[in-house]
Amino acid sequence: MAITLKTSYFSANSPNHVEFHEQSLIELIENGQIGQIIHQSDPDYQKTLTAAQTTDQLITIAPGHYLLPGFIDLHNHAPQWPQAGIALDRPLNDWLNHYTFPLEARFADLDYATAVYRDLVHTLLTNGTTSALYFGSIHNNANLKLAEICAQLGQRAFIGTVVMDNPEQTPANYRDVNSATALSKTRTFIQAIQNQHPDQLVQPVITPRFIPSCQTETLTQLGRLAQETQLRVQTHCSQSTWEHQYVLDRFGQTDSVVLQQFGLLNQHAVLAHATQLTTADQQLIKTEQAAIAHCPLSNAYFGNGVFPTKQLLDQQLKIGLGTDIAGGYSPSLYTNLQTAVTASQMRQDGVDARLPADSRGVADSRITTEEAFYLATAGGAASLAINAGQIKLGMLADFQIVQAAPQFTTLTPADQLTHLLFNHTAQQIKAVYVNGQLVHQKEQNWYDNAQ
Ligand SMILES: Nc1nc2[nH]cnc2c(=O)[nH]1
Repeated sequence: MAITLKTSYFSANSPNHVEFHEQSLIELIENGQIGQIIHQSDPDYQKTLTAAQTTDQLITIAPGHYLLPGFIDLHNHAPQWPQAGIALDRPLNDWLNHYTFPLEARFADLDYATAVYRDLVHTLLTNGTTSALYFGSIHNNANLKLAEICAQLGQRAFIGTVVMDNPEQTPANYRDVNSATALSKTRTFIQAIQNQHPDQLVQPVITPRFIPSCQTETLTQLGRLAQETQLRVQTHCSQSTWEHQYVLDRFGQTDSVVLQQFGLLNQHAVLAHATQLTTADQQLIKTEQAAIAHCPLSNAYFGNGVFPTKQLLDQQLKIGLGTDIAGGYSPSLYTNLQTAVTASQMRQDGVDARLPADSRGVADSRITTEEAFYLATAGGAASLAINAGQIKLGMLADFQIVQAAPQFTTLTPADQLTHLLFNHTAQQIKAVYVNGQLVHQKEQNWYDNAQ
């Protein structure tokens, strides 16, 4: 039987518009979607409330608690969870070779993978992340284990078996043998995910790690596979000075152009970082309707530049937020959306106070709290083309219920949203729903059916 939540909620319909409604009735129907939303001003409000009360299916969210859409992590390397925060002072290629690839190589051990992945998926859910786009490791068995754990714990997940076979950019003990094995491994993985998760809570993603780690033949074959299957693609794109230059030296073109030539830049693609895009790249990404996973924490360490979030949002590119575990140290999209706002302010103001104030930064770069909230919710959903990220009729019922601070009620709704998003820890996330199912609850005092 359908459940009805009685709750106040925030939901971003667009980067500039966040809706706030008090004490609305939100019906969760059996297919995991929002069946109806009745606001207090609706003539049917009292009738719907009484009906929900009499069928005993009403959950009244306790005072001081709010419903938000679940957050969508658009870029996360699951096997890197054990090294979150470690060696971020090293340059990207150094960090990959000396820390990341040796760690990922350990995921040949399924027991190790199981322990790490259980902890990661649980941690993300407790941080309000209801959907995640994951890079796995190169090992299908470990990646299938990640999929199994996401399904068991109830997280919506998009998972790629990582392809990396370029002997010049990958270590001998952690690379795919050649293009043919990389391709057959990817096909096997796709098939296994589709067989094992027919409800599509978990879906496969074609995942060339990034251009430097893939041989040209491999990029060609994965591009063909992407065209053939129309599956999602994820990769890193123009992510640092070194990486951007590497691709220019090897192909004489930028990452975006090269990805497009291989058939890997399309409306199903999610490109991580993209701090080094040229204006022409930005236009190409928009034309091809690819999405960008903005990873503000990670970019602060490896990006060699601040992503122009505001400029690209204004041009209506598809953009969401990624934690980039472990280039970013925090599993929380709260921390990442706070950092997105802070980074955008620094892009606007500039960093070297010895320069004249009006030539230090890039004008009109600051994003608002609403825009950051949009990125973590509806922006991520648009990037993945999923029917989630908003509290709206027909959307998937992926939610988080958060407790506000006591002084909260004296604030305006806009300030309440900022306060909620900027003064937050996982402690305040009391319950999480995916597909209309309760998948995490911290304690039981977030609802109060006595009311
Ligand atoms: N941040 C980050 N960037 C990458 N570029 C290629 N691989 C990686 C990775 O694992 N993390």
